[in-house]
Amino acid sequence: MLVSLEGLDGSGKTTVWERLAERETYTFTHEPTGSWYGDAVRQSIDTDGADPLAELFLFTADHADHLSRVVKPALDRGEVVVTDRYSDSRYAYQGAAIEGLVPDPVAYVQEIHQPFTRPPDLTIYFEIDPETGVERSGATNKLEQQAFLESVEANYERLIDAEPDRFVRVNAEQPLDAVFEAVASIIERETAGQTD
Ligand SMILES: Nc1ncnc2c1ncn2[C@@H]1O[C@H](COP(=O)(O)OP(=O)(O)O)[C@@H](O)[C@H]1O
Ligand SMILES: Cc1cn([C@H]2C[C@H](O)[C@@H](COP(=O)(O)OP(=O)(O)O)O2)c(=O)[nH]c1=O
Repeated sequence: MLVSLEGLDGSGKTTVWERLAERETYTFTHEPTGSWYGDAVRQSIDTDGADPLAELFLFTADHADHLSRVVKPALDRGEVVVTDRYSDSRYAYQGAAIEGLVPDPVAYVQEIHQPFTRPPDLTIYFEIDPETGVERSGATNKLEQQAFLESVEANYERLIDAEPDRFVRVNAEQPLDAVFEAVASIIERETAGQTD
């Protein structure tokens, strides 16, 4: 079973993911990954003026490698995989970043993935106000600015509207312990009795 954690920067995904890894025996992974593809992605997002379409394809290359090297083999072994960000991050973030360059950016990014990706079985959406996200994350790169995060949030809402059964919302403005327990219990409930 494949579980993704999604939300705006500063919503607490990574903190919760790290705490889950201390307590649970799931397979933990993330995007951007630690591979050289992930290094290329991080180099691009730290570059002001980097071409947004080029950046989309770097993120997508990192995803393709992550899928074939880590995610699919773990799922084939029957493991529960918990990933800090996954394909919805591309639909929401690059959907916002390439606005104006193609007619329907979110649909375009989804179409690029559709033939090869493996959608999550469950996606936990860490819901947070963009302003709080910017405050928490400290806006260290161009993807963490408030106006941009408002577009990203609108894209996430569109994705949730399209697939309400896949997404579970968690109020990420609560104290960390409450967010963590909510996420842990959702995953426990959804994975009970499942092996893939
Ligand atoms: N529920 C919470 N309440 C207050 N601060 C939080 C909460 N969750 C995370 N933080 C803090 O916000 C910052 C960003 O958290 P992080 O887990 O890196 O978010 P993300 O991975 O979603 O960008 C960190 O300093 C973290 O300690
Ligand atoms: C995976 C992914 C991340 N991002 C963005 C979100 C973050 O601003 C940045 C780095 O991701 P990440 O290191 O996961 O940041 P965070 O701690 O907020 O989870 O890259 C995309 O724009 N598209 C993507 O496909």
